[in-house]
Amino acid sequence: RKAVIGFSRLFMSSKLDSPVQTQMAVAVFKSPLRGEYPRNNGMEGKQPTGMRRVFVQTETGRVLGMELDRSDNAHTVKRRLQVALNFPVMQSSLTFGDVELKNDLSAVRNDSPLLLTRNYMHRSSSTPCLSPSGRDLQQRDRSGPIEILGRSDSFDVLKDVVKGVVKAIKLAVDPIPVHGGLGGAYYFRNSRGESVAIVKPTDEEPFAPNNPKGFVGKALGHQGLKRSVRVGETGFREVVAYLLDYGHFANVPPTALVKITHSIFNVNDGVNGHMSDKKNLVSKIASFQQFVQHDFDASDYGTSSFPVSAVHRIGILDIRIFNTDRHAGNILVRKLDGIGRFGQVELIPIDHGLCLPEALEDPYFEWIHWPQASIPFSEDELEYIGKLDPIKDCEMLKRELPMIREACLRVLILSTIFLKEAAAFGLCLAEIGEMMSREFRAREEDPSELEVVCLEARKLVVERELSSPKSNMGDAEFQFDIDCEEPGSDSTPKMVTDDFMTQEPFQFGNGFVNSRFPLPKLEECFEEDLESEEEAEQEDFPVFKALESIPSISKLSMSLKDTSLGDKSQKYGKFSGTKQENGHLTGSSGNRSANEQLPGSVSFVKLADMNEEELTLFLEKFQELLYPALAKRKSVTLGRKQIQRLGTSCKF
Ligand SMILES: Nc1ncnc2c1ncn2[C@@H]1O[C@H](COP(=O)(O)OP(=O)(O)OP(=O)(O)O)[C@@H](O)[C@H]1O
Repeated sequence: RKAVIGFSRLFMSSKLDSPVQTQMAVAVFKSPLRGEYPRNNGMEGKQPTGMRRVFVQTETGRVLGMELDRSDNAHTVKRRLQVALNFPVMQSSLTFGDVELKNDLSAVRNDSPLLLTRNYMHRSSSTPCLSPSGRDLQQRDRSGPIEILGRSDSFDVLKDVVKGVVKAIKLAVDPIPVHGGLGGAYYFRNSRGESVAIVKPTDEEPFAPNNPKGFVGKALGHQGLKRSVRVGETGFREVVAYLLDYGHFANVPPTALVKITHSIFNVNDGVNGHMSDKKNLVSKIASFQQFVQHDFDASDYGTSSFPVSAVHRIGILDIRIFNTDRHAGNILVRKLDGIGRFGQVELIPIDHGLCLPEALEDPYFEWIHWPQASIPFSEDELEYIGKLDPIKDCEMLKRELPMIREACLRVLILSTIFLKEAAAFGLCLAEIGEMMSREFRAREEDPSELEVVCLEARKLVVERELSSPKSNMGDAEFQFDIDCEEPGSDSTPKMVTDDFMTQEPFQFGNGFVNSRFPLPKLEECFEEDLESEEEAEQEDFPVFKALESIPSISKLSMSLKDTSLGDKSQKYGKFSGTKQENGHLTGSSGNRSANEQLPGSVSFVKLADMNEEELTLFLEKFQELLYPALAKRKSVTLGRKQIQRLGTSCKF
């Protein structure tokens, strides 16, 4: 039986044959984004042709809505922003997801959020910047109190909720701050005072400038709570989970990205991160999710009563979106009343802000040890999985959330391929989850089985590149390896960076593997502005174990071992103020600065640094190598079952 599903099966709906299918998988990233909305989107009559509305967010979270016309370019937009913000912004960068807007704005879609960041090499993230008074901004921004960003039909169900909330705001029914969690969140109510939506502003996320719970210290766009999820980018991920939950399969509550204005929101005083007492109207970009009545969350309720299908459906979603935060508190439980339904419950998955990391991470799946996860998938579930099409998913996400980063889409493609292959091979949810999860041994992380397959596939890609005639060129890049081997030299790899963007020296292990290939700037850089070289050296670095299996770079990794880069003991030592429970960061009282509290998870596999050709080859090799890995996992499970049977049949 040919158990490896080829791309022809994977992308059946696209009627593609390998290797063209793989090329199509990556071609999705190439299609240009046109800024204007198509004519049939219901926008006719609302905006003149060529006009677009965008929402510019400053690093400190302030938001300004503005109209762009066809003649606008990045320069004219900055000039207008300078006037509106009353602040010099000409040296700042205007970014839109991965794209820095240098001049042409055709990539910018209607209703897009843009980020305005300063271009300084060294700066303190706590320095106030671009913080005009709320009143100034409000006077210049004529958009309504709540504007849904995006035109997908999927958001229609939220329109009445939005209307109800706007009405309540006008009647002075105030939202209620949510006390749990690390980020700022608010229950917005209808005019009867009932909670109807939970709103989480992107600049109030953990470590974001306006976090109301003291977890501050990072600017928007910098590395966040999870290494591969930037501060300010959890909001659109909440929407991703909802948009990908076709047919309401997993029960993700309707969620949209909004621009929302209210005085309840938190604004910290820029210098110390203290909460400001003044309560002005302030606009935020936020996720807006329908409030769902519930009785418990999964940490308070006996999980044995959870329906198998509900657990499977949430698990299938979590695998697809590579959820790194499915702890029990993120599954709400509602008791179903009614005749014949005694004891029955419905599960509602929430909080998807840490899905689709920009590189593979250690996911967290609370359900992994629940008995339901070991029950084979039903026919319906297998059919749903079989129909998943990651190319279409990416196209849809690019259309609805144009700021989404390509790195995230690549993770989506990889995890969807993995899910489809594994389910078709006969693996159950628990086995698939286990293959994605890392093992911790003596406080060190080993790459997951999935990551090992990826590392091997990357190795084959590198070997192919080295053996191709092209490999004799690129001397400049080759120099990189040589430089790193010289004794006493700075072995921290430096990559091409923008003026103010400094490549994180603890960059992903596999980033080095690919040092021969030209690296796209924005995709490569976590825009971490390290305040000083000293601080850079104090950062935690990845375990270079993965590199050692790759002969061409083994020398580099060995030399790194002798430096602080290779000292694993440093990796965890500095996080004494924080502990991770069940993969969930719990805050400690006292010092809550981001630099001390960020957990030091390792990134073994990164996908963003491959060009299209390499990605195509990588995905092909990945699929080839997956089959033996799946077979191995199956045999491990069978072995375990035999031991268990033996254990129960043996009477001592
Ligand atoms: N759609 C929803 N309907 C009802 N209640 C919700 C909804 N979403 C979240 N909540 C409630 O709000 C609380 C905080 O939400 P959530 O966990 O999403 O925020 P968070 O700040 O990201 O939290 P954490 O730091 O724990 O990840 C949840 O524990 C839950 O009780």
